[in-house]
Amino acid sequence: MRGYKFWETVTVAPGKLENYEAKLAQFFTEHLHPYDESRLILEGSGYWDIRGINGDWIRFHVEKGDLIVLPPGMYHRFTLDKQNYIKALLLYTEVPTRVDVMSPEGDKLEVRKDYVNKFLNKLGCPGPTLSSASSNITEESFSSRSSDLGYDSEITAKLPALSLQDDSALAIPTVG
Ligand SMILES: CSCCC(=O)/C(O)=C/O
Repeated sequence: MRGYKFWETVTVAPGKLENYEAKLAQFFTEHLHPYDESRLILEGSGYWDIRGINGDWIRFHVEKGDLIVLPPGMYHRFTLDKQNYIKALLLYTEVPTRVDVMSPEGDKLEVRKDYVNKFLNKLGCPGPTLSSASSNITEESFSSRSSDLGYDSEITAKLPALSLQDDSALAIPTVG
C-alpha cells in the first residue's frame, strides 16, 4: 500500500508550455526525487530511463494503461517518443513540492543513501553512485517538443486533486 493522497494530471505535448524546451531538457537530465515518482499513463507514450546494474541506461517505453513507480532516491530521466505526446496521472503520498535533484548532487541526500543501501548494495552494484556511468542511449533531440503541465478537471478520482490552474506548481525547483 502506498497511500496516495493527491493527484494531478500532466500533459507533455507540442506547443503548449512556456519554457517547454527547458522543462523537457530538465526531465531528460538525470535526476531523482525525495519521493516516489508514480505515473499512470492516460494517453500517448514516452520513455523513462533508469540505470541498470552496470550503470548503463535501461529504457522503458510506456503507453496508455502503464503505471510506473520509481522509489525515492532512484536516478532516472524522462523524454517523449516520436508521438511527442503523453498525458499522465501523477500520484503523491504527500502534498507535492516538486523537487528535482540532479546527478550527482542527489548523492548527498539521505534518500539517495537509503536507496543505495536498500537496493543497489544488495544487488552488488559498484559504488554508492552510478551517476558517472556511461550511457548506451544516444540523447534524443528536444527540438519540436513542448509540454503543457496543468490541472485537468475532466479526470475524476477519489483523491483530492491539486488546484494547479497554471504551471507554477510545476516550476520544478532544482538542486545541483
Ligand atoms: C509524463 S510525467 C512528466 C515527467 C515527470 O514528471 C518527471 O518527473 C520525469 O522525471
